[in-house]
Parts: sequence; C-alpha cells; structure tokens
Amino acid sequence: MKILLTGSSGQVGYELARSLQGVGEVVALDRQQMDLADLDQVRSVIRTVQPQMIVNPAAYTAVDKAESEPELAFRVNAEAPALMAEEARLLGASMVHYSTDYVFDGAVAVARVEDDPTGPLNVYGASKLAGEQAIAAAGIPHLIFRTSWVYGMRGKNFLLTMLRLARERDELRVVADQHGAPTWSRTIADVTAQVLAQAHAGGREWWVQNRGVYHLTAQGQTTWYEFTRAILAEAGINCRVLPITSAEYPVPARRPEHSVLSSEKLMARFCHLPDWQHALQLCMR
Ligand SMILES: NC(=O)C1=CN([C@@H]2O[C@H](COP(=O)(O)OP(=O)(O)OC[C@H]3O[C@@H](n4cnc5c(N)ncnc54)[C@H](OP(=O)(O)O)[C@@H]3O)[C@@H](O)[C@H]2O)C=CC1
Ligand SMILES: Cc1cn([C@H]2C[C@H](O)[C@@H](COP(=O)(O)OP(=O)(O)O[C@H]3O[C@@H](C)C(=O)[C@@H](O)[C@H]3O)O2)c(=O)[nH]c1=O
Repeated sequence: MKILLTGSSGQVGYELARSLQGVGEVVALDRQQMDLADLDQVRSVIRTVQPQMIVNPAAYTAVDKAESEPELAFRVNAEAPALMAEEARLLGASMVHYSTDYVFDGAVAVARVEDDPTGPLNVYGASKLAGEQAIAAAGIPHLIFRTSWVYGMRGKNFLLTMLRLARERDELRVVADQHGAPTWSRTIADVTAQVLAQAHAGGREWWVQNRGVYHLTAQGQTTWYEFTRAILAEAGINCRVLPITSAEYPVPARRPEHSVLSSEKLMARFCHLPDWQHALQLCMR
C-alpha cells in the first residue's frame, strides 16, 4: 500500500514516518514538498503520487496566531483536508486525519465522547472542526483521531518550552484552571499504525464498520500547572512553579477549561492507551 504522509517534520508526522513503515510504502513530505496553503500544489502532488491512503498530520497549530490569520488557518486546516478527501475519493483511497480537543468548548467537567456537541472557542478549533466535517462529508473511508496537548522531544511544544524557560528563570507562572491530557506524539503514531494494520487485514468491510471519529489521548488528566511540575521533576530541574488562573495569563485565543476527551471507544475497539504520567516518563527517559 502506498501511503502519502504530510507534515513529516511535525511532532506527529515525524513519528508517523517511522511507525508507518510496517504498514506500507511511505511517501513522507514536508511543508516544502507539499504546502497545504497552496491548494494547486496539494492537488498536483496527490495526482503524481497516486496513494492508496493519505495520512495528514500537517496542520496550522499556532493557536494564538490563528486569531489574526484566520484565512490561512482555515486554508491549511479545512480547505486542504477537504481537497485531499476529494482527491482520495477520485483515487478510491482512504484518509487518516488528526484533530483536537479544542473543537469543544470545555464548559463541563466531563470527559467528552466523539458525538458530543462541538463548540470551538477559538479560530484554530473552528478551522480544525471544519476540516473534520469536510472529510466526513466526502464519503470516503476515513479515520479522524482527535488528540490533545501533544508533546515530544522534538518540534515546538509545551514540554520543550517549559524545560527552556525553567533553565532561564527562577520562577514559572502556569495556568492551573485548564484540564486536559498531555499526549506523547509517539503514542499517537504507534496507535495509528496498530489501527491501520488491523484495517489492512480487515479490508473494505473493516472500513464500513470502523470509519469515523475517535478520541486518542493519554489516560488520566491534569492541568498545565501540574504537567509542568511533572516535567521538571522528571528532568530533575529545581525551579519554582506558581499556579495562576487563565485570566492572569492573557493570550489572544481563549482555551477550553475542561478539555478531557474519553478514549473509551478507541480502547474498546483497538488497543489500550497509556496514562499520561507513564508516557511522560518514557518520553523523557
Ligand atoms: N500540537 C498539539 O498540541 C496538538 C495537535 N493536534 C493535531 O495533531 C496533528 C499533528 O500536530 P503536531 O504534530 O503536534 O503539530 P506540529 O505543529 O508539531 O506540526 C505540524 C506540521 O504541519 C506542518 N505545516 C504547517 N503548515 C503547513 C503548511 N501550510 N503546509 C504543509 N505543512 C504545514 C508543519 O510544518 P513546519 O515544520 O514547516 O512548520 C509541521 O510539520 C495536527 O492535526 C494538530 O492539529 C491535536 C491536538 C493537540
Ligand atoms: C508558556 C506558558 C504558557 N502558559 C499557558 C498558556 C496556555 O493557556 C497553556 C498552554 O500553552 P500553549 O500555548 O503552549 O498550548 P496551546 O497552544 O494552547 O496547546 C494546544 O495546541 C493545539 C495545537 C491543540 O490542539 C491543543 O490540544 C493544545 O495542545 O499554558 C502558562 O500559563 N505559562 C507559561 O509560561
């Protein structure tokens, strides 16, 4: 099976380039080789590669910047995935896509399930939701994995930011009123590969039964504040961490208060997911 992988230099894309090797022949492309802001290029690359599957972790992920660049965020996160899905339909290909906890408003302190009503609070979340909807509407075999608070030892993420800031400062002030599940990029890639191996074995019938949206996050929950304390403890860095409210950390984009997703559907059908502390330890060690 020929797999076209986008965003191969991102956190999840980098891990997928490795994990998907066992699933098929991977054509891994970065932003220079396939720019999702250039829809003509997206179409032409897909028609040249002629994949049986498109795996799309590339995304506009700058949550605050998206507030002042909504057109670009929507082009990359919604129009490009819509075009990929349309091209996949023409080729008879399937599509795997990634989305976010930020499609929800996070107003209630209950883990959200896949069919719960969405209500993004910011442009990034709205653009990701539009991408999901376009793929679902294309009527192709597809999987959409919604994940949250992604970190890893490469790329731009909260864990690396906090390690850097903790070495530069005596004290960190971190919001303690947003709740979610930090998820290691490698977990996402490895689970994707496991699910796709099952899909490959199951053929057309598998896709009929299993296509759709799945929540894919580490188990358990925490806050950005507690996550920071866990990161610094694991790294053996002594730096004071003060809990603050979101109001005390003003940023352009609103974030959900309760951002925990229930991954029960995925675990019931496919495989177990690690809890966030265990994955953090494995990642940092
Ligand atoms: N990061 C997170 O906390 C979360 C991410 N997600 C979702 O998971 C998926 C993977 O995210 P993650 O790997 O963490 O994100 P990253 O920000 O680490 O990587 C995103 C990738 O997309 C690429 N990209 C950005 N703009 C374009 C463009 N115009 N054309 C082509 N490629 C582009 C980036 O390229 P470059 O390296 O050149 O910038 C980068 O390789 C995304 O769908 C994201 O929305 C969901 C929840 C949380
Ligand atoms: C750097 C820093 C951030 N914060 C706050 C800001 C924010 O409310 C929270 C998280 O910070 P970030 O801006 O790094 O995280 P953010 O960009 O909101 O992360 C999100 O990214 C997108 C792509 C997703 O899909 C989400 O799941 C989520 O991971 O921590 C502090 O309180 N203190 C600090 O020193």
